[in-house]
Amino acid sequence: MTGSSFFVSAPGKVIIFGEHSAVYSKPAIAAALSLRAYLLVSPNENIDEITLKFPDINLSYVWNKHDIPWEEIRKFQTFEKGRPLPTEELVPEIVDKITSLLDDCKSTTHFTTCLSFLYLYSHLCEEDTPGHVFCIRSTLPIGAGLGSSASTGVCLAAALSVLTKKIDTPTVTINQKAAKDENHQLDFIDAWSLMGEKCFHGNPSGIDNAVATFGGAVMFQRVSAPAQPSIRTTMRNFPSIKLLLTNTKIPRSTADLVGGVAKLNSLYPKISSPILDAMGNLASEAYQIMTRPVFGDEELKTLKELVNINHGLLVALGVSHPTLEKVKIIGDLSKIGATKLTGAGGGGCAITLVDENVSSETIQTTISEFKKEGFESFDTSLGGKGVALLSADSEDDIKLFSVENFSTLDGRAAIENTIGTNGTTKWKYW
Ligand SMILES: Nc1ncnc2c1ncn2[C@@H]1O[C@H](COP(=O)(O)OP(=O)(O)OP(=O)(O)O)[C@@H](O)[C@H]1O
Ligand SMILES: C[C@@](O)(CCO)CC(=O)[O-]
Ligand SMILES: [Mg+2]
Repeated sequence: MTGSSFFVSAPGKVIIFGEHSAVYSKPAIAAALSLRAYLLVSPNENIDEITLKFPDINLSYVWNKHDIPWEEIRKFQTFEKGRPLPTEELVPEIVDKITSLLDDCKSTTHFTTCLSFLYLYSHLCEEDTPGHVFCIRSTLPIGAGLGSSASTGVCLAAALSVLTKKIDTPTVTINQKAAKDENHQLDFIDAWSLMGEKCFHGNPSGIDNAVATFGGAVMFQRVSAPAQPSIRTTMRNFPSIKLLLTNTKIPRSTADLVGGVAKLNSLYPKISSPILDAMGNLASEAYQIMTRPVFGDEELKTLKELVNINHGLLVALGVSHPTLEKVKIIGDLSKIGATKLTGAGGGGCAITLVDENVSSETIQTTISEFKKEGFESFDTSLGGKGVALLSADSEDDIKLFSVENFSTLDGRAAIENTIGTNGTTKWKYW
């Protein structure tokens, strides 16, 4: 696909049950969101230059592709049938080489974002790959528990794989996309996006990038034995539960929160182990309920109980935040349903499983109360499609594919209306 511009998009996710315990190989349940990241890849005027324009996080960098230590990196890389193989862990020597290109990074966020990009670029591209401009925009809140890092990593892994023909371009529209269990192209994107997530936060379970790659809803379990793939069970008849998503807007870093739980685990293993076990059992119980042929009042009642228990266990692990507790208190007092934090916690988002019989007025009043606290509630839907590609097929698309236009789109609605995957058959799926 060299020579022409193209877009790649991947969804964010909501973890319904099992954040943090997923890192410790317990089962967890998550679903893709309708909010997504969009990456525009456009040929650079100077083919020696690789340009990153990530306006959502005020990031703008240019590297000369010949400055990447290609030979050093290749020494540590393994290939299978001509395709690079991801490793168990990040290769420290490669991280070290890439870090030498990042002296002028202004913040930890910029450093990890550039590291993630260059790690994927130096493995998936070659020195003679023509330089491109990479511009990402997201309709997801960033660093808020909805998998913005994973959707970014999936977009990058897919785009770089397409650019260098490591995978084929997709041909199937949303209406033709059929669920199938074997998909080597998606497996390749998933495996490399996990390497991107490792750059973002060290020890990811892989659940976020799996959902961003495959879409839909899954029960996911990391396998603790080395070199074993995670277990991903697609939940095809995911019940249509009403979910309210509320962002406290408190910034936090997934890396720090995952690190905090690891510390607790090493200090008090006998206390944290049963908590993590309980979370895993809870996700398994929820799976049984969510996959029953009929999902009625009884099932919703049990699921709400499990949501409340899961939140309590996450509090015990130290990953809540006073503002998340405020969302929970307001939600509980308004009797709209059951609320828990979602994602890494420490701020960011909470989900409320809304009761079927709650009136829309009560929901609106509760949303107004959240607003008074400075929180934002989202209207979004679950079970969205996974990673997708859009290429220019007419003269009209030229303006749409301009980096200048895309990078300056103002806000979520402008991005959705201009390039959104909803209601269009232009996007193609693997
Ligand atoms: N639109 C974007 N542009 C550039 N970088 C992004 C974008 N979205 C996410 N990122 C990267 O992901 C980081 C946030 O990832 P982090 O894992 O901390 O939170 P999250 O993925 O939103 O939440 P969680 O991991 O709990 O689901 C940002 O600091 C940035 O490095
Ligand atoms: C906190 C965590 O469980 C979910 C972050 O969305 C981390 C992970 O599973 O990689
Ligand atoms: Mg993340």
